[in-house]
Amino acid sequence: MSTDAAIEITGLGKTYDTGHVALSNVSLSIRRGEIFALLGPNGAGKTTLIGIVCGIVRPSEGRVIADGFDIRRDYRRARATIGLVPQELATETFETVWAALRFSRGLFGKPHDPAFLEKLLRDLSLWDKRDAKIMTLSGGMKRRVLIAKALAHEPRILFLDEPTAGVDVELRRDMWRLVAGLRERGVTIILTTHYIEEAEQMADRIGVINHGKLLLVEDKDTLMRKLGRKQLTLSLAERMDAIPEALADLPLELARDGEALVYTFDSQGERTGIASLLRRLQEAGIGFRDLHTEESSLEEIFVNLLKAPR
Ligand SMILES: Nc1ncnc2c1ncn2[C@@H]1O[C@H](COP(=O)(O)OP(=O)(O)OP(=O)(O)O)[C@@H](O)[C@H]1O
Repeated sequence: MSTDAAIEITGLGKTYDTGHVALSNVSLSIRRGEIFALLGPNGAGKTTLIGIVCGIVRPSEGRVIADGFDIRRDYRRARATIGLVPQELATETFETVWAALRFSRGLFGKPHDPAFLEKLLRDLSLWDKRDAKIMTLSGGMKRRVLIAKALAHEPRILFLDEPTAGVDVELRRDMWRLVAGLRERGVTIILTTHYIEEAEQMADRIGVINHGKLLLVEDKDTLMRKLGRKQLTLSLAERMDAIPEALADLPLELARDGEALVYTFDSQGERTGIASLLRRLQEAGIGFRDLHTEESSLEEIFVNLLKAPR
């Protein structure tokens, strides 16, 4: 095992009792201190994967090492390094916020540390609610409690399962601030999402999962560059019914009912071909009123990947 891996997953598979194969031969190495986004549509297997790493779901095959500890053979030590912010809210409890945090911390054998818990609660704007019973809190506040609970034992690895689904803007902002702070302290963060925007903004690396298979793992920037295409849209001075023969060899498409020409080019290519495109348009007597370029987003990349045959 490489020493810089926070989590090393090898040949992981999960077949539920129903016979449903939720994960199939997943191998993945999460680097220490990175923010890794696991991107996939509903039912892709993200929660199952997290469940296995956190000891909630039993794998059918494969191995997981968390912070150097095998999650099956050395479960308690492995689990103590991990914080999990789950998707589901199991927070209908009479406990106070403070007691819940204290308990979560103690559960992993960490000594009580009021100063640390106070800081955590303040960071999550929960300090005023410390003596409130969790069940009396609003949905957003309960969500904050879940995050605080996950962090109460100072884990070195944090899982966020769909962290911003149904979350208001303020909490999202607080959460990303917190995540940035954790990352600065060297905490490894793994988040699952089907919001591409989230992965695009936050992650260092992205893994795409679908039908229980890991389709790719790539540095975010490399992924965007490798698969990214740019498009140049030219608004035509005069409507066009078809692309003239003289330009048939170019990657051009007619758009907006013949009022625009769209030229697709490789954004990482040394030569975009735009200069020669413009020259040839001029030679063909085609005028345009306006032009703009657009970079394909991770969203399009993602959609195209999922369209690929299984
Ligand atoms: N306990 C279970 N028994 C049988 N099938 C299950 C069980 N838990 C999950 N599944 C199935 O396994 C597949 C993967 O589910 P999982 O929750 O891991 O997906 P996900 O990527 O987290 O999706 P979502 O974004 O909707 O949470 C789904 O088809 C789901 O129906």
